[in-house]
Amino acid sequence: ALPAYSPVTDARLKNPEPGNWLMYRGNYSGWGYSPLKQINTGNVGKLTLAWAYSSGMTEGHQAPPMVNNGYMFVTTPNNQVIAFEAKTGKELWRYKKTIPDELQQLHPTNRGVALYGDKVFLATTDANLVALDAATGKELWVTKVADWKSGYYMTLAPLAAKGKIMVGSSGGEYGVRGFIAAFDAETGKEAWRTHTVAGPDEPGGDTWPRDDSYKRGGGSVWITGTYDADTNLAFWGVGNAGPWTPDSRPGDNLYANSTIALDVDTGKLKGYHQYHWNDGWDWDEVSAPLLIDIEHKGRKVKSLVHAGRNGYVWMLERSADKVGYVDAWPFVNQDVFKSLDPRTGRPTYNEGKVPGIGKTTRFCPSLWGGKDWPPEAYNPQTGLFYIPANNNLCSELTGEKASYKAGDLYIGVALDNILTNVRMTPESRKHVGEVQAWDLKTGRKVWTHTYPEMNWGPLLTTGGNLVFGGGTNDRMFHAFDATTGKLLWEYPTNSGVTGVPSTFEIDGEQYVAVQSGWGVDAQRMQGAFDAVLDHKTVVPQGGVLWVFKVGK
Ligand SMILES: O=C(O)c1cc(C(=O)O)c2c(n1)C(=O)C(=O)c1cc(C(=O)O)[nH]c1-2
Ligand SMILES: [Ca+2]
Repeated sequence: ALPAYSPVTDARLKNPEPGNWLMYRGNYSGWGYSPLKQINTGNVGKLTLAWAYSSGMTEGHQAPPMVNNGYMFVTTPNNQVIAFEAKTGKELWRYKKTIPDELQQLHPTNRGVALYGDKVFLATTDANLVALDAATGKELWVTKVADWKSGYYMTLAPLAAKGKIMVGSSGGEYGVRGFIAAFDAETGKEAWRTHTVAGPDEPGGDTWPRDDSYKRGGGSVWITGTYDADTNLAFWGVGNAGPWTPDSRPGDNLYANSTIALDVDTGKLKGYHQYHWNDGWDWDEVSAPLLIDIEHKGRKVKSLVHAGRNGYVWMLERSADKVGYVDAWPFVNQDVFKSLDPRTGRPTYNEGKVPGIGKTTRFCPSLWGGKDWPPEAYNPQTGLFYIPANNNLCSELTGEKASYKAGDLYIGVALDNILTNVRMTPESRKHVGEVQAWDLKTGRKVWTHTYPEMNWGPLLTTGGNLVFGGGTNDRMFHAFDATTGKLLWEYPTNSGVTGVPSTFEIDGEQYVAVQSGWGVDAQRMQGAFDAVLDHKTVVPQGGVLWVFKVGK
């Protein structure tokens, strides 16, 4: 039988027990790392099924199974949370928030719950934040975060710290004005809200035209932030500015395509770094940077590391009141940046590579970037930083004038064009998807595993010297040697794996868990590929949660 539910405290979140998976990436630093090593390079080949569960949903299953002392929580598309006894797979409860029928879900997915106290928190596609009782699934409160009728929707797992539940909103393709907001975990009352698009009277406001553009400027936030408890700063990645055509909003457009550092008590902006200015490629830089304290090229750095959708690895430096630039280098073929300012990291752009209204522009990487949302991972034992990348791929976009109507797409590129945007290079016909391992001390790549087509696989790395990840259109879930990149094990699941994997331990046994369920932009990229390559790849739909352990 299950023990009574153990409340998730700040102390536990700061220092998570190895046997549990209490948040989106396992720790506040965003590593996607577990020190567990019972499953290791020696026995991973014997990994077998412990139990599986069919979610009853189609579309993109992306959330990690979160585990707290025997209880497991997972979300699926359509705003559903399911709780299990993690050892047996017995369903404890199921919650589904009903959303209005008229709500078009552009990205019908959910990236997981936050656990805090005795509650479970869900951000919904109708832009509400919901608190549930962890033991029973009972709805405790629902707070409206933003108006879905104006294009706001939420897909991210919330971030919990110091009595607050923090979320951002999607809608970069609907003319929203992005923000991060914090809510009291007990009551659901809003504590603060900080816009990611600077207003006219705010610092950075002069990087937008002197009209209403900032009100529809995008800067959505749809991936969970990371957190430094020492400085009480949360680090968030901010998405693309809108509409996509950059000449419709001349200026740098702060804080789109940036990392911002916010004080968790007040929401005050304490620092930022904009990866690229006046974005025209839909390169949302929403993945929060990983907190890694490391020696880089002979210098000790309290770093923030981010594998950009813009195709560069960025190393920044964090302190209590500043985010500074350290170093950057490309991890995929990138033809847009001509050079980076060695002091600030600010890129200059190649002529002919900047999209605009009435222009057709070809650029690499594609609009999905060198890496879209699937998270990177960092293993402190190997010292390696792992990136799920898409290399060699390019896009061709034709810009047009966008007109704003609340709740409608506001992109400035025709939908047809987006669905057929992919341009294959000779290299991309050989391979696109990669899992890369980088030595952050030197900035050198240590190994690469290649896949024929795309990689949409979030990564998990462990003390057993392993890297796990799916992401391929052949339904496989893979395990690699974390040091060498050798493929050690793979398993054919029901569908394509775009779920964030997690690992945990119960009664002395280690498990690895992941959801399989292809959809959202992995499927759209496949469609764009198929259109160009003149073939049709069928990846079956339907979500299944897979839980593995080493067989006896
Ligand atoms: O600008 C936005 O608000 C926004 C939101 C989302 C989302 O919430 O999933 C995606 C994107 N943009 C996006 O550009 C993108 O490539 C993307 C891929 C996916 C996915 O789930 O596979 N979501 C999103
Ligand atoms: Ca976007």
